[in-house]
Amino acid sequence: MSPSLVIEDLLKDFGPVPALDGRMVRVLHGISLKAEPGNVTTLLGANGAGKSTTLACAQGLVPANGGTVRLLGEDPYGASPALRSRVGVMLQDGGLPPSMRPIPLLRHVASFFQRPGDIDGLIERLGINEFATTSIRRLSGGQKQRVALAAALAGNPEVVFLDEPSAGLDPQSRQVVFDLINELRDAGLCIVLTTHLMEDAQRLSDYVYIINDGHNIAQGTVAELTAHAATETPVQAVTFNAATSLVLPALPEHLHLAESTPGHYRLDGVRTAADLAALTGWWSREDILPHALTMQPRTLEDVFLEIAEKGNHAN
Ligand SMILES: Nc1ncnc2c1ncn2[C@@H]1O[C@H](COP(=O)(O)OP(=O)(O)OP(=O)(O)O)[C@@H](O)[C@H]1O
Repeated sequence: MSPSLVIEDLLKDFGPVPALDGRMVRVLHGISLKAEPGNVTTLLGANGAGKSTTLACAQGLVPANGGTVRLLGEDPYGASPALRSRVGVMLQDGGLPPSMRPIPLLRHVASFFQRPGDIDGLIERLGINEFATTSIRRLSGGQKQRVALAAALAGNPEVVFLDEPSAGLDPQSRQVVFDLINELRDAGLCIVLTTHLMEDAQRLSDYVYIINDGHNIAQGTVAELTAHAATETPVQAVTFNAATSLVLPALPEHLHLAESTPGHYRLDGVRTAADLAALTGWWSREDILPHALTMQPRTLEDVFLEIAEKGNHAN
């Protein structure tokens, strides 16, 4: 199946910026990505990384300054209404008319489409009945998010862009939104979302692009990104009791042993199978049994922080 969205070497400039003597400022420096139908593709990055700008170009809201964007085979900037009707967009700030009430708004949005989605189903599913008589202006952040998501889906889109879909949601609503996103994916929609929340990215994504300062810095499935050699799996600090002033064996340099209180030891930096082999041999000779030794699978957060740290050292 061909990708619904293909972005290649995307450049985006903003400006002129008065604080920079009227110069333009480049915020996307060659972003490339693909998003397939039946997949959740996530743009993950810190605040200001360029996620929303990438989405704005992908949706055709702003023109690119270089590179190419193809959404369902067309350039989305200035695209035909036919293309727009196949795409749903949930913006970060909602973009909803403040004086309307949620249900008339959703019915109104659905009326623009030839093949609208199941509005009643979405209202029920997203608990919008609970605040049906409140105008958009007075809704809480999480309630607005739910209406914005329903509005994005009102036209039964093939591609849906979700900018920070779980922002402001309580745990229950978050679960409802996650379940809905999973169902839409299973129904074959191409879902492109942005988040700076590692946990959301880890739970939802089929494929993740990590973006930093307008550059692609890593990409892969969650499994690929987190499956670096098991040797990089961090192990939590190991503690054990032993005789005071234990004579330490020659441990690898990156292991740090400290006697925190007399007879109580703490070992940091255990990472590799070889570390464990060195330690267990020593423990066996000294008849030491650690209190606990826990292997932590790498999370996207570990990957992200490592990459960001490497980037900082490189600068
Ligand atoms: N209209 C604009 N004019 C000037 N600079 C802009 C404009 N829009 C965005 N930027 C800048 O572009 C950079 C990327 O912003 P963008 O909103 O794409 O980041 P983001 O990754 O979505 O961040 P967040 O997670 O905070 O939403 C930021 O430095 C931002 O200040």
